Amino acid sequence: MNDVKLAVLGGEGTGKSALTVRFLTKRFIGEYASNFDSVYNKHMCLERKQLNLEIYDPCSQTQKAKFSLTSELHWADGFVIVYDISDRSSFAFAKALIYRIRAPQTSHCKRAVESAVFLVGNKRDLCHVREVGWEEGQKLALDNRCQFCELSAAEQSLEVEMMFSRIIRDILINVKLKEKRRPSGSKSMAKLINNVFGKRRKSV
Ligand SMILES: Nc1nc2c(ncn2[C@@H]2O[C@H](COP(=O)(O)OP(=O)(O)OP(=O)(O)O)[C@@H](O)[C@H]2O)c(=O)[nH]1
Repeated sequence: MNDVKLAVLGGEGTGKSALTVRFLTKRFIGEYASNFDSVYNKHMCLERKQLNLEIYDPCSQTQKAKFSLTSELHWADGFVIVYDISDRSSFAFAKALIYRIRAPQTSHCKRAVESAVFLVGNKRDLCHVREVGWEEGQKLALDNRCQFCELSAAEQSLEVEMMFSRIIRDILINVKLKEKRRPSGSKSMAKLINNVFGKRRKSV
């Protein structure tokens, strides 16, 4: 069983809970009690793999107080960064979060620098009052090795599901790559023994 830990971060009122609840229940609930952090658990099957998914949906109030994100950077395997396309300040906040995750000198966490990040422009149904262009979101994502989409948690259940599936798939690919790069304990021990005895045999 693979454990996948996902943190949904972004400015206040951007729709983090709406997206998370839409993914978990397929329903849109207009208002959420959001004065506490939540961690949701979901067992799911993706590409014939059983997963134990944990989604962290922080309360914006507590988030503001600890912008350092240190614990989230160490905890999460991937991040969904949400902004509201009708609110430019939420885009600036999303940008700061991405820089925080990607910058090795500030994140102090190599794992986070390499982790999967999905930038989401939410509230696409409000495009008549749009303040952030699609191209701006796309550029920010491209420049920082993130996936990107615009969607509406209010109106698009399938798109929300696809977005979460894509980031979970990316996380699983990252895990596989790391496993490939790191030789297993028994293999490296065999290599060590081989080196020692190989050298001795040569000198006899
Ligand atoms: N029009 C529209 N409204 C949305 C959408 N998603 C969320 N909302 C609304 O935006 C408001 C904030 O949504 P939340 O899901 O509570 O946002 P949040 O980021 O979790 O909020 P905090 O945790 O308080 O920062 C609510 O009134 C939602 O109904 C969307 O796609 N379209």
